[in-house]
Amino acid sequence: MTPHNEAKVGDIAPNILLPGDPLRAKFIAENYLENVVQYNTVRGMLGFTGTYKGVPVSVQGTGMGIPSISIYVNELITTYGCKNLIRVGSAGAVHEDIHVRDIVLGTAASTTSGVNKDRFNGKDYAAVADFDLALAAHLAAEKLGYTLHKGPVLSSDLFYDDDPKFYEKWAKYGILGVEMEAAGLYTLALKYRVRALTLVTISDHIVTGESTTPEERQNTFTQMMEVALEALASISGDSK
Ligand SMILES: O=P(O)(O)O[C@H]1O[C@H](CO)[C@@H](O)[C@H]1O
Ligand SMILES: O=c1cc[nH]c(=O)[nH]1
Repeated sequence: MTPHNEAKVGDIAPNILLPGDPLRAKFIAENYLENVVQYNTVRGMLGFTGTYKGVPVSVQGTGMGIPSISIYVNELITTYGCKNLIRVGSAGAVHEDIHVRDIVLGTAASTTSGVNKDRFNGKDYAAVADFDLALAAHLAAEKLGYTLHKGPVLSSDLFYDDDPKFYEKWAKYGILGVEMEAAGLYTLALKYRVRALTLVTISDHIVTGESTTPEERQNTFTQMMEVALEALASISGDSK
């Protein structure tokens, strides 16, 4: 048990999916896992364990932003022994050739957050995805016939930025999408020598204004979920 998770050690699988939205966690558990047990309700941040194609898999909501995901990921790794962690999130697109409902694999995460500035005394830190987990997702997507855009994302602290053009320089420097957690996840995974990856489905387009409904963000994005589950199943039993 931790301050934020009532699971007992052993209740959570080494392979875990991490949506920001706890109701997306419920959707994944109900639609993709077998023999599901709900292990957490603390703060409504639902967590479930079941099996996917016979492989134990958990799915845990993380909330929004780096401070929130950092709490859950710290506890998942250090108390519960999670080894392969895939965030399955939503993001805003900043390039016209990336569209709503496309999937982005975040190879690295820049951030506007102060978290790593604090940690590294104002110096920059390169928060990157795990190569083996990224390769597993790439191969899973190929097998399923789904397209993944691969490149860096921006983990922003602001969902509502005062500057409507804030994304322009990030886009110019190669950022594919804006979300709010990947840099926190990657930093902690690198610290604790476990694997982490972020997959995001584009929920809205920051340039064109195209968007999805809250219901779609909770219950669809199924291609991303399938890629993540297949990647975990293929890498299961193998850890750093
Ligand atoms: O859909 P999730 O996984 O929560 O991800 C995105 O959506 C939230 C903002 O609406 C932030 O958490 C952002 O990263
Ligand atoms: O963090 C997010 C998620 C979706 N869309 C955005 O613009 N930002």
